[in-house]
Amino acid sequence: ATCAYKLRHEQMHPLWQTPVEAPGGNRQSPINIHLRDSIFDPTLQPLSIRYDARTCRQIWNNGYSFLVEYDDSTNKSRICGGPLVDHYRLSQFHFHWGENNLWGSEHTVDSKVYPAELHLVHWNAAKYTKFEEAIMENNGLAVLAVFLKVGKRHEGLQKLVDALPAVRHKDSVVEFTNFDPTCMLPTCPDYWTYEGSLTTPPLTESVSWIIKKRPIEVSHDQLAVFRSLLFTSADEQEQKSMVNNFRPQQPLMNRTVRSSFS
Ligand SMILES: NS(=O)(=O)c1ccc(C(=O)N2CCN(Cc3ccccc3)C2)cc1
Ligand SMILES: [Zn+2]
Repeated sequence: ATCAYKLRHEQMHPLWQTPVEAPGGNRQSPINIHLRDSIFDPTLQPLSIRYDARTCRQIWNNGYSFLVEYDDSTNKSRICGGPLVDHYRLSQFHFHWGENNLWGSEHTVDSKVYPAELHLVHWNAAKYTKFEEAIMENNGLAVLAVFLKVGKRHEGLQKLVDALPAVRHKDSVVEFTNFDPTCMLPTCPDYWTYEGSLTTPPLTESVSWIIKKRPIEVSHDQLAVFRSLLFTSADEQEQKSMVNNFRPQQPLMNRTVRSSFS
């Protein structure tokens, strides 16, 4: 495990080789969830998640991950409840993964790392009028994170996997519709939550993190298609495979991770 841990750091994405410290950051993400230090909070509500497949619009490769983007001009796809005071509209989801099945997730649980992590990104539509505004505010975003482990094939994910070759290069976009992300959520309602930041620039400390306890299973071959994507655009001569697109873990500082389960 330690050698994998060391290896993982040596394969760090160039974006992170020089430690990118957010100026005065005291609530940065990702973190290790240390179970012994997490606190069961009986006042945490169940999460209320409503996604409408008809709001799904496109997939694009932004040169760091691939994003599936949703129409966020209405509240059709939104989450509320859990640790959240307001309702948050689904803007996009994306993943972080490694070059192999030994590492890839951004968050870890008692230092256990998963091969990939899904982020469903939502913004506070009760307080702000658009994503770009919410991203700068301390209660602006809610990101629902789900760990991926390698196991049986995920039937619902295959539609997404089949679309990836069309967005192999940075800045490629294709229409992608009628995809309900509910199929990628574990049935178990248990989650951890803490206040953190974006894990990519601008690293703003605007995120309420909600991390599902149970992972979902995807097949080795499905994850291999993620790694067939490229960081580089079609006109660059050096094609770099899109792997290890996770940020190094950040200090907890004086934060507490709460759990919705005892
Ligand atoms: N890994 S994560 O879940 O923390 C996450 C990462 C990136 C994003 C995201 O959509 N953007 C980050 C900045 N980007 C462009 C941008 C927009 C406004 C201002 C400045 C820059 C958009 C959302 C969640
Ligand atoms: Zn992310």
